[in-house]
Amino acid sequence: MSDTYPIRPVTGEEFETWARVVSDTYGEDRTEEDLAVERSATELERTLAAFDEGRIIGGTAACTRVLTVPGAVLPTAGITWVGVTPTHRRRGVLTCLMRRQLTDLYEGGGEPIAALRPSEAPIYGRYGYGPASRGALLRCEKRSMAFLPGTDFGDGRIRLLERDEARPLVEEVYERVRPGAVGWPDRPGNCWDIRLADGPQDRQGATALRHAVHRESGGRADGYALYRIKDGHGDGGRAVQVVELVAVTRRAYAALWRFLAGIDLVPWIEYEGAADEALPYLLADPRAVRAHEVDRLWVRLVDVARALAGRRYALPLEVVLDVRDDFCPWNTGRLRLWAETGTAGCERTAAAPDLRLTPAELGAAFLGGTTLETLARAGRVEELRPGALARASAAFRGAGEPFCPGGPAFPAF
Ligand SMILES: CC(=O)SCCNC(=O)CCNC(=O)[C@H](O)C(C)(C)COP(=O)(O)OP(=O)(O)OC[C@H]1O[C@@H](n2cnc3c(N)ncnc32)[C@H](O)[C@@H]1OP(=O)(O)O
Repeated sequence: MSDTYPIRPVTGEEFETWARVVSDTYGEDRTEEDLAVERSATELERTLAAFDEGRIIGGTAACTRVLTVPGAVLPTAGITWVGVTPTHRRRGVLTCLMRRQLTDLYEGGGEPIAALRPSEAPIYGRYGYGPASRGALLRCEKRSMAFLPGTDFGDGRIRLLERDEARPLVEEVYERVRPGAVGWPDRPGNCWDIRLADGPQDRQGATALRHAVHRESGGRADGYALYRIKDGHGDGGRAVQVVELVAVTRRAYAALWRFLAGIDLVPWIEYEGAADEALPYLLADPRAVRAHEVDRLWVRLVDVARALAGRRYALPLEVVLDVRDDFCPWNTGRLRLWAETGTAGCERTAAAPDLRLTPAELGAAFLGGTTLETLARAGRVEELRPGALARASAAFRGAGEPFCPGGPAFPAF
């Protein structure tokens, strides 16, 4: 297949055509301005294009990122720009692109994990990605949002700032939270330009972006909410559309939600939060927050041994994994994973296996959200030594639900 459709990175001259072919598969048009921003964010040597008779028919790209994982911050290939033109779908082009991308990563000694946010959930499991973090689409009717008596809102202050004034404060707050927040990627290069972009296509009919910054009483910024007001044509009312809310302290978190709930003339709030978002527990009526769960970050262990040794575990652990990886055969074999407080290792072994599974299950459990026990109940993890599953499942589990901030419209990478 890769002979039928040769695959290679694109050159600077080819970037625009490549970007238009891929963005067209999302049903989007790109302006010259969009392409210039995207060009500056794209590492050309990490792009791939598939060609048919010299024409680009599909592509993908990897971004050099780090991701917070349980107990560590791990180099991660952020996978993006995935698309195959409609004239060439279902001929295996994506499969070839994915195989080449993962092989390049492994052989180049690159990041031990890859992560992406799929447009559709059935696409990436076959390539060994597993659903590792979830988001919750929250919708709250503001008149039902009575805060519990005694809620500590602190004595900080919230100010609405212009973008240029808000930006350094927002970036600083994000960076204070990120290293301890599992599932959060770094935002190098022009990621913040994209996050704070406010053109008509970013607004999608809503107002300009508002930047509410919370400062603690000492004056240091410790929280922010980025939001728009969305018109409610036909769907029951106008809404405060929170596109990102980050708080260093619980007081800043509570104060920002009280602020948002207090915006007049807008009866609803919408927000994509974490699967274990604290907001409902601030309220006398937690049902005022209606949640619809969605899968978000999918993780692929490119090099299973390096990846498993790269995170930390909730309990001391000693387990032999029998890994079968049909898509990336270098991972197939038995691995002994051990963990103690603050350290972990993983190496090949000939010992009898305790659990049998594939990288898709390890990817799903990697951030500590999806549990191995849940996957075993679905028949996807086989326990070969009694007791091994419960122990490994508990050790992989994180303190909270992993979350990838940014909301549905913001690319993770
Ligand atoms: C991280 C991101 O960027 S996510 C964005 C992904 N891109 C898009 O959604 C854009 C629109 N879609 C597309 O461009 C294409 O349909 C792609 C990229 C999803 C798939 O490309 P294709 O070249 O058609 O995939 P390919 O032929 O390799 O398919 C491999 C298998 O996946 C299946 N598959 C591919 N896409 C889908 C899908 N959307 N839903 C369900 N199954 C799918 C195929 O049926 C095939 O199954 P089989 O092996 O059992 O026959």
